[in-house]
Amino acid sequence: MMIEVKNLFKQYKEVLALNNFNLSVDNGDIYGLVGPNGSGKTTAINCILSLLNYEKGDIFIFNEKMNSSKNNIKAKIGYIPQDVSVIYDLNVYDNIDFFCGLYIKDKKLRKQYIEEAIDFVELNDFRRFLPKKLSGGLLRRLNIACGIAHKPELIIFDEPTVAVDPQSRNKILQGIKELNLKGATIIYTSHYMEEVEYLANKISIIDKGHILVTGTSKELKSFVGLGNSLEISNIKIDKNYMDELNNIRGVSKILKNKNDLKIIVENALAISNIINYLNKNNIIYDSLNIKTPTLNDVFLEITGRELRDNGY
Ligand SMILES: Nc1ncnc2c1ncn2[C@@H]1O[C@H](COP(=O)(O)OP(=O)(O)OP(=O)(O)O)[C@@H](O)[C@H]1O
Repeated sequence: MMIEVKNLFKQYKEVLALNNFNLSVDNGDIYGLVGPNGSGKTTAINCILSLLNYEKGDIFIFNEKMNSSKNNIKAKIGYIPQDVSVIYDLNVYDNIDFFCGLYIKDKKLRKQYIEEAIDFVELNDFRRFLPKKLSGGLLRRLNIACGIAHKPELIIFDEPTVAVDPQSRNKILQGIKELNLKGATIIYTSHYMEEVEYLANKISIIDKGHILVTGTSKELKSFVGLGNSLEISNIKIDKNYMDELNNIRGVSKILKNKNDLKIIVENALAISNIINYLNKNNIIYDSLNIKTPTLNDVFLEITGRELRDNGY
Protein backbone atom coordinates (compact mmCIF):
# COMPACT_ATOMS: atom_id res chain seq x y z
CA MET A 1 0.00 0.00 0.00
CA MET A 2 1.42 3.38 -0.98
CA ILE A 3 -0.91 5.60 1.07
CA GLU A 4 -3.35 4.75 3.82
CA VAL A 5 -5.42 7.50 5.38
CA LYS A 6 -7.66 6.50 8.25
CA ASN A 7 -10.50 8.45 9.86
CA LEU A 8 -9.12 11.91 9.19
CA PHE A 9 -10.84 14.98 10.62
CA LYS A 10 -9.78 18.55 9.86
CA GLN A 11 -11.52 21.63 11.19
CA TYR A 12 -10.86 25.26 10.10
CA LYS A 13 -12.54 27.31 12.81
CA GLU A 14 -16.23 26.79 11.96
CA VAL A 15 -15.69 24.72 8.76
CA LEU A 16 -15.35 20.94 9.08
CA ALA A 17 -13.22 20.46 5.93
CA LEU A 18 -12.55 16.71 6.39
CA ASN A 19 -15.16 14.59 8.03
CA ASN A 20 -13.95 11.03 8.56
CA PHE A 21 -11.90 10.97 5.36
CA ASN A 22 -10.41 7.58 4.37
CA LEU A 23 -8.19 6.73 1.42
CA SER A 24 -6.11 3.73 0.25
CA VAL A 25 -3.79 4.15 -2.70
CA ASP A 26 -1.95 1.14 -4.15
CA ASN A 27 1.46 1.02 -5.82
CA GLY A 28 1.07 1.90 -9.50
CA ASP A 29 -2.34 3.55 -9.20
CA ILE A 30 -3.45 6.66 -10.98
CA TYR A 31 -5.88 7.58 -8.27
CA GLY A 32 -8.47 10.24 -9.07
CA LEU A 33 -9.94 12.28 -6.24
CA VAL A 34 -12.88 14.24 -7.60
CA GLY A 35 -15.32 16.56 -5.98
CA PRO A 36 -16.80 20.02 -6.37
CA ASN A 37 -15.03 23.20 -5.31
CA GLY A 38 -14.64 23.32 -1.55
CA SER A 39 -15.22 19.58 -1.04
CA GLY A 40 -11.89 19.13 0.76
CA LYS A 41 -9.48 17.83 -1.90
CA THR A 42 -6.68 20.33 -1.24
CA THR A 43 -7.11 20.03 2.51
CA ALA A 44 -6.79 16.23 2.25
CA ILE A 45 -3.62 16.53 0.15
CA ASN A 46 -2.09 19.09 2.51
CA CYS A 47 -2.79 16.84 5.50
CA ILE A 48 -1.30 13.81 3.69
CA LEU A 49 1.86 15.85 3.01
CA SER A 50 1.98 17.11 6.63
CA LEU A 51 1.67 20.69 5.40
CA LEU A 52 -1.40 21.04 7.62
CA ASN A 53 -2.18 19.81 11.09
CA TYR A 54 -5.37 17.84 11.65
CA GLU A 55 -7.52 17.05 14.65
CA LYS A 56 -7.80 13.29 14.34
CA GLY A 57 -6.74 10.39 12.13
CA ASP A 58 -3.72 8.45 10.88
CA ILE A 59 -1.70 8.79 7.71
CA PHE A 60 0.75 6.16 6.46
CA ILE A 61 2.93 6.63 3.38
CA PHE A 62 5.17 3.78 2.15
CA ASN A 63 3.88 1.91 5.22
CA GLU A 64 5.39 4.49 7.59
CA LYS A 65 3.49 6.91 9.77
CA MET A 66 3.78 10.34 8.16
CA ASN A 67 4.67 13.53 10.00
CA SER A 68 6.35 16.80 9.06
CA SER A 69 9.84 15.65 10.07
CA LYS A 70 9.84 12.56 7.78
CA ASN A 71 12.27 13.88 5.16
CA ASN A 72 12.97 10.34 3.91
CA ILE A 73 9.30 10.07 2.90
CA LYS A 74 9.12 13.61 1.48
CA ALA A 75 12.12 12.88 -0.77
CA LYS A 76 10.10 10.17 -2.51
CA ILE A 77 7.08 12.43 -3.11
CA GLY A 78 6.51 15.00 -5.84
CA TYR A 79 3.86 17.60 -5.19
CA ILE A 80 2.36 19.84 -7.86
CA PRO A 81 0.25 22.36 -5.96
CA GLN A 82 -2.94 23.90 -7.30
CA ASP A 83 -1.53 27.43 -7.05
CA VAL A 84 1.65 27.63 -9.12
CA SER A 85 4.51 27.83 -6.65
CA VAL A 86 7.78 28.69 -8.34
CA ILE A 87 10.39 31.31 -7.49
CA TYR A 88 9.71 34.39 -9.58
CA ASP A 89 13.25 35.77 -9.68
CA LEU A 90 14.79 32.49 -10.89
CA ASN A 91 14.61 31.40 -14.52
CA VAL A 92 13.11 28.09 -15.68
CA TYR A 93 16.36 26.12 -15.35
CA ASP A 94 17.28 27.58 -11.96
CA ASN A 95 13.78 26.97 -10.59
CA ILE A 96 13.98 23.28 -11.46
CA ASP A 97 17.54 23.19 -10.10
CA PHE A 98 16.34 24.69 -6.81
CA PHE A 99 13.47 22.25 -6.23
CA CYS A 100 15.41 19.21 -7.47
CA GLY A 101 18.34 20.29 -5.26
CA LEU A 102 16.20 19.92 -2.14
CA TYR A 103 16.52 16.14 -2.59
CA ILE A 104 19.28 15.46 -5.14
CA LYS A 105 22.60 16.68 -3.78
CA ASP A 106 24.90 15.10 -6.42
CA LYS A 107 25.48 17.92 -8.95
CA LYS A 108 26.09 15.73 -12.00
CA LEU A 109 23.03 13.60 -11.36
CA ARG A 110 20.96 16.72 -10.68
CA LYS A 111 22.02 18.28 -13.98
CA GLN A 112 20.89 15.13 -15.78
CA TYR A 113 17.54 15.14 -13.93
CA ILE A 114 16.96 18.83 -14.70
CA GLU A 115 17.57 18.21 -18.41
CA GLU A 116 15.19 15.27 -18.37
CA ALA A 117 12.51 17.35 -16.63
CA ILE A 118 12.93 20.21 -19.13
CA ASP A 119 12.58 17.73 -22.00
CA PHE A 120 9.59 16.09 -20.37
CA VAL A 121 7.55 19.30 -20.08
CA GLU A 122 8.96 20.60 -23.39
CA LEU A 123 10.37 23.84 -22.01
CA ASN A 124 13.67 23.65 -23.89
CA ASP A 125 13.11 26.91 -25.74
CA PHE A 126 12.28 28.69 -22.50
CA ARG A 127 15.05 27.51 -20.15
CA ARG A 128 16.40 31.06 -19.54
CA PHE A 129 12.94 32.67 -19.24
CA LEU A 130 11.76 34.13 -15.96
CA PRO A 131 8.35 32.77 -14.85
CA LYS A 132 6.58 36.08 -15.49
CA LYS A 133 7.49 35.80 -19.20
CA LEU A 134 5.73 32.41 -19.51
CA SER A 135 2.09 31.94 -20.58
CA GLY A 136 -0.30 30.32 -18.08
CA GLY A 137 0.10 26.89 -19.69
CA LEU A 138 3.90 27.05 -19.78
CA LEU A 139 3.99 28.22 -16.17
CA ARG A 140 1.92 25.17 -15.18
CA ARG A 141 4.41 22.99 -17.03
CA LEU A 142 7.27 24.60 -15.09
CA ASN A 143 5.33 23.96 -11.88
CA ILE A 144 5.16 20.28 -12.89
CA ALA A 145 8.86 20.11 -13.80
CA CYS A 146 9.77 21.49 -10.36
CA GLY A 147 7.65 18.78 -8.70
CA ILE A 148 8.88 15.78 -10.68
CA ALA A 149 12.55 16.47 -11.50
CA HIS A 150 13.85 14.46 -8.52
CA LYS A 151 12.02 11.35 -9.88
CA PRO A 152 9.61 10.75 -7.01
CA GLU A 153 7.85 7.41 -6.57
CA LEU A 154 4.60 9.12 -5.62
CA ILE A 155 3.37 12.25 -7.43
CA ILE A 156 0.42 14.31 -6.24
CA PHE A 157 -1.20 16.65 -8.74
CA ASP A 158 -3.70 19.12 -7.28
CA GLU A 159 -5.91 20.40 -10.13
CA PRO A 160 -2.99 20.93 -12.53
CA THR A 161 -5.12 21.92 -15.54
CA VAL A 162 -7.19 24.75 -14.05
CA ALA A 163 -7.08 27.74 -16.44
CA VAL A 164 -4.79 25.97 -18.90
CA ASP A 165 -5.10 26.14 -22.71
CA PRO A 166 -6.21 22.89 -24.43
CA GLN A 167 -2.78 22.16 -25.92
CA SER A 168 -0.98 22.39 -22.57
CA ARG A 169 -3.82 20.49 -20.92
CA ASN A 170 -3.40 17.55 -23.31
CA LYS A 171 0.35 17.59 -22.80
CA ILE A 172 -0.13 17.54 -19.03
CA LEU A 173 -2.57 14.60 -19.18
CA GLN A 174 -0.32 12.64 -21.57
CA GLY A 175 2.68 13.41 -19.35
CA ILE A 176 0.91 12.04 -16.28
CA LYS A 177 0.16 8.77 -18.09
CA GLU A 178 3.80 8.57 -19.12
CA LEU A 179 5.05 9.14 -15.55
CA ASN A 180 2.76 6.36 -14.39
CA LEU A 181 4.00 4.00 -17.12
CA LYS A 182 7.55 4.70 -15.93
CA GLY A 183 6.53 3.48 -12.48
CA ALA A 184 5.24 6.48 -10.50
CA THR A 185 2.08 6.21 -8.45
CA ILE A 186 -0.16 9.22 -9.06
CA ILE A 187 -2.84 11.01 -7.08
CA TYR A 188 -4.80 13.41 -9.22
CA THR A 189 -7.41 15.78 -7.83
CA SER A 190 -9.85 17.57 -10.08
CA HIS A 191 -13.37 18.79 -10.46
CA TYR A 192 -13.17 17.89 -14.16
CA MET A 193 -14.81 14.47 -14.23
CA GLU A 194 -13.79 13.76 -17.82
CA GLU A 195 -10.08 14.18 -17.00
CA VAL A 196 -10.32 11.78 -14.11
CA GLU A 197 -12.26 9.28 -16.21
CA TYR A 198 -9.55 9.45 -18.85
CA LEU A 199 -6.63 9.07 -16.44
CA ALA A 200 -7.55 7.17 -13.33
CA ASN A 201 -7.76 3.43 -12.73
CA LYS A 202 -9.41 4.14 -9.37
CA ILE A 203 -11.65 7.04 -8.44
CA SER A 204 -13.05 8.41 -5.19
CA ILE A 205 -15.83 10.95 -5.21
CA ILE A 206 -15.54 13.41 -2.32
CA ASP A 207 -18.22 15.75 -1.07
CA LYS A 208 -18.23 17.85 2.10
CA GLY A 209 -14.99 16.33 3.33
CA HIS A 210 -16.14 12.75 3.07
CA ILE A 211 -15.56 10.08 0.43
CA LEU A 212 -18.92 9.01 -0.95
CA VAL A 213 -17.85 6.15 -3.23
CA THR A 214 -14.69 4.55 -4.60
CA GLY A 215 -14.17 2.32 -7.63
CA THR A 216 -13.27 2.24 -11.29
CA SER A 217 -15.27 4.53 -13.52
CA LYS A 218 -17.24 1.49 -14.72
CA GLU A 219 -17.93 0.29 -11.17
CA LEU A 220 -19.15 3.72 -10.07
CA LYS A 221 -21.58 3.90 -12.97
CA SER A 222 -22.95 0.44 -12.39
CA PHE A 223 -23.08 1.12 -8.63
CA VAL A 224 -25.68 3.81 -9.21
CA GLY A 225 -27.34 1.78 -11.97
CA LEU A 226 -26.90 4.35 -14.70
CA GLY A 227 -27.62 3.34 -18.26
CA ASN A 228 -27.17 5.31 -21.47
CA SER A 229 -29.25 8.37 -22.03
CA LEU A 230 -30.94 10.01 -24.94
CA GLU A 231 -30.70 13.78 -25.16
CA ILE A 232 -33.39 15.49 -27.22
CA SER A 233 -33.06 19.18 -27.93
CA ASN A 234 -35.81 21.70 -28.47
CA ILE A 235 -38.67 19.26 -28.32
CA LYS A 236 -42.31 20.40 -28.64
CA ILE A 237 -44.20 18.00 -26.42
CA ASP A 238 -47.45 18.17 -24.38
CA LYS A 239 -47.77 16.97 -20.81
CA ASN A 240 -49.89 13.90 -21.72
CA TYR A 241 -47.23 12.75 -24.19
CA MET A 242 -44.61 13.25 -21.48
CA ASP A 243 -46.52 10.88 -19.20
CA GLU A 244 -46.67 8.26 -21.95
CA LEU A 245 -42.97 8.73 -22.67
CA ASN A 246 -42.28 8.02 -19.01
CA ASN A 247 -44.19 4.75 -19.30
CA ILE A 248 -42.25 3.40 -22.27
CA ARG A 249 -40.56 0.14 -21.33
CA GLY A 250 -36.91 0.62 -20.41
CA VAL A 251 -37.21 4.34 -19.63
CA SER A 252 -35.86 4.81 -16.13
CA LYS A 253 -35.89 8.58 -15.70
CA ILE A 254 -36.66 11.77 -17.63
CA LEU A 255 -34.95 15.07 -16.82
CA LYS A 256 -36.36 18.26 -18.38
CA ASN A 257 -34.50 21.52 -18.86
CA LYS A 258 -36.67 24.10 -20.65
CA ASN A 259 -37.28 22.48 -24.07
CA ASP A 260 -34.54 19.86 -23.75
CA LEU A 261 -35.01 16.35 -22.43
CA LYS A 262 -32.53 13.85 -21.09
CA ILE A 263 -34.03 10.36 -20.95
CA ILE A 264 -32.09 7.73 -18.99
CA VAL A 265 -32.70 4.31 -20.52
CA GLU A 266 -32.02 0.75 -19.43
CA ASN A 267 -31.21 -0.67 -22.87
CA ALA A 268 -30.94 -0.02 -26.60
CA LEU A 269 -34.48 -1.27 -27.22
CA ALA A 270 -35.83 1.59 -25.10
CA ILE A 271 -34.07 4.06 -27.39
CA SER A 272 -35.72 2.69 -30.50
CA ASN A 273 -39.10 2.58 -28.69
CA ILE A 274 -38.74 6.28 -27.81
CA ILE A 275 -37.81 7.26 -31.36
CA ASN A 276 -40.76 5.26 -32.76
CA TYR A 277 -43.09 6.87 -30.26
CA LEU A 278 -41.94 10.40 -31.18
CA ASN A 279 -42.32 9.71 -34.90
CA LYS A 280 -45.71 8.05 -34.54
CA ASN A 281 -47.05 11.07 -32.66
CA ASN A 282 -45.39 13.66 -34.94
CA ILE A 283 -43.49 15.15 -32.03
CA ILE A 284 -40.99 17.68 -33.35
CA TYR A 285 -37.45 18.19 -32.05
CA ASP A 286 -34.15 19.62 -33.33
CA SER A 287 -31.67 16.84 -32.58
CA LEU A 288 -31.31 13.57 -30.75
CA ASN A 289 -28.07 12.28 -29.21
CA ILE A 290 -27.24 9.06 -27.43
CA LYS A 291 -24.94 9.67 -24.45
CA THR A 292 -23.06 7.23 -22.26
CA PRO A 293 -23.16 8.11 -18.56
CA THR A 294 -20.42 10.28 -17.11
CA LEU A 295 -19.03 10.56 -13.60
CA ASN A 296 -20.94 13.81 -13.36
CA ASP A 297 -24.13 11.75 -13.69
CA VAL A 298 -22.86 9.49 -10.89
CA PHE A 299 -22.30 12.52 -8.65
CA LEU A 300 -25.76 13.85 -9.48
CA GLU A 301 -27.32 10.47 -8.74
CA ILE A 302 -25.64 10.20 -5.33
CA THR A 303 -25.91 13.80 -4.09
CA GLY A 304 -28.83 15.21 -6.09
CA ARG A 305 -26.51 18.07 -7.05
CA GLU A 306 -24.43 18.92 -10.09
CA LEU A 307 -20.67 18.76 -9.88
CA ARG A 308 -20.63 21.42 -12.51
CA ASP A 309 -23.66 23.05 -14.01
CA ASN A 310 -24.49 21.43 -17.35
CA GLY A 311 -28.04 22.64 -17.63
CA TYR A 312 -30.06 19.65 -16.43
N1 LIG B 1 -7.35 28.21 5.32
C1 LIG B 1 -8.66 28.00 5.42
N2 LIG B 1 -9.40 28.62 6.39
C2 LIG B 1 -10.72 28.40 6.52
N3 LIG B 1 -11.43 27.57 5.71
C3 LIG B 1 -10.77 26.95 4.72
C4 LIG B 1 -9.35 27.13 4.53
N4 LIG B 1 -8.97 26.37 3.47
C5 LIG B 1 -10.08 25.74 3.03
N5 LIG B 1 -11.16 26.09 3.77
C6 LIG B 1 -12.52 25.56 3.62
O1 LIG B 1 -12.48 24.15 3.75
C7 LIG B 1 -13.33 23.53 2.78
C8 LIG B 1 -12.51 22.62 1.89
O2 LIG B 1 -11.65 23.41 1.07
P1 LIG B 1 -10.58 22.79 0.07
O3 LIG B 1 -9.78 23.92 -0.51
O4 LIG B 1 -9.85 21.70 0.73
O5 LIG B 1 -11.51 22.17 -1.06
P2 LIG B 1 -11.18 21.73 -2.55
O6 LIG B 1 -12.01 20.53 -2.82
O7 LIG B 1 -9.71 21.60 -2.72
O8 LIG B 1 -11.74 22.96 -3.37
P3 LIG B 1 -11.12 23.74 -4.62
O9 LIG B 1 -11.29 22.86 -5.78
O10 LIG B 1 -11.97 24.98 -4.70
O11 LIG B 1 -9.70 24.04 -4.25
C9 LIG B 1 -14.03 24.66 2.06
O12 LIG B 1 -15.26 24.90 2.71
C10 LIG B 1 -13.09 25.83 2.23
O13 LIG B 1 -13.81 27.06 2.19
